[in-house]
Amino acid sequence: MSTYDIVLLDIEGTTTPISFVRDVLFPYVANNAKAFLEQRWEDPEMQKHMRAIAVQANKDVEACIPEAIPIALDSLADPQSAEAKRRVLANIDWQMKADRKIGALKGLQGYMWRFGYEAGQLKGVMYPDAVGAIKKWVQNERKVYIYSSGSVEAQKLIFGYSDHGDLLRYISGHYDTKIGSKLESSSYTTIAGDIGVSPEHILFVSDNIKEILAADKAGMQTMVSVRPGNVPIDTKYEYPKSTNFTEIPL
Ligand SMILES: CSCCC(=O)C(=O)COP(=O)(O)O
Ligand SMILES: [Mg+2]
Repeated sequence: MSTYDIVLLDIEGTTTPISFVRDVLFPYVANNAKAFLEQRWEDPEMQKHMRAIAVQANKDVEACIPEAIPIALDSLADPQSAEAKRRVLANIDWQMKADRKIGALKGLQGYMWRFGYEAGQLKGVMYPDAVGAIKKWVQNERKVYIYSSGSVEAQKLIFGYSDHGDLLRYISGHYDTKIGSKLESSSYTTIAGDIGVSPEHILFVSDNIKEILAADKAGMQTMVSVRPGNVPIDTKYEYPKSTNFTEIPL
């Protein structure tokens, strides 16, 4: 591995156990979605997220995705529309069950988690060695950025309300799928351009081999995160792997 100036980190399966996302964050949304719709239907931010869900749902219907349920955009303006609420809830439900990494769903999740973190019901779980490595990188003048399918808001919450305190001061910037899919090499090229370095000066760490392949294609250095509960990586891939980030050479 060559030296690098920038570290670009995935979250789920990398800085944070998959179990926290699956067993705590996602159930928070599933269990509270109905109450959020009832209580916050007219909140402009909630309306923005529901419109995004509706636009995506209508695209999914056009793309003949079998689970997709159309949502008329003007039905969202009516706070009494039980049918619109039922359709939004059904869309959230199937997308969550499929763990879709779709911007509209991720935006709504981040918005809902904000209330959970602010109320002290949620605390972001970090692997201690990931926190140690992030601090060490920053002390050694490396910059740390995040690239996750979770929305930028969700990323700031998990680091800001972490079980290791507020870690946001260690993070130089955040990217979500607004910049592009994590499976496309062009997204990594765009991120490198946005940071202002060439891709080979960036080390990207992720649990997802398809993301590693895309970042590698863009010319980034890569490290596969191997954590309990992560999807095992086929042995045919010879990328460097790490089970403990304090071992990653500076
Ligand atoms: C940002 S915390 C929420 C995690 C999440 O919703 C998610 O999809 C994580 O995906 P990642 O790209 O970090 O594996
Ligand atoms: Mg991940």
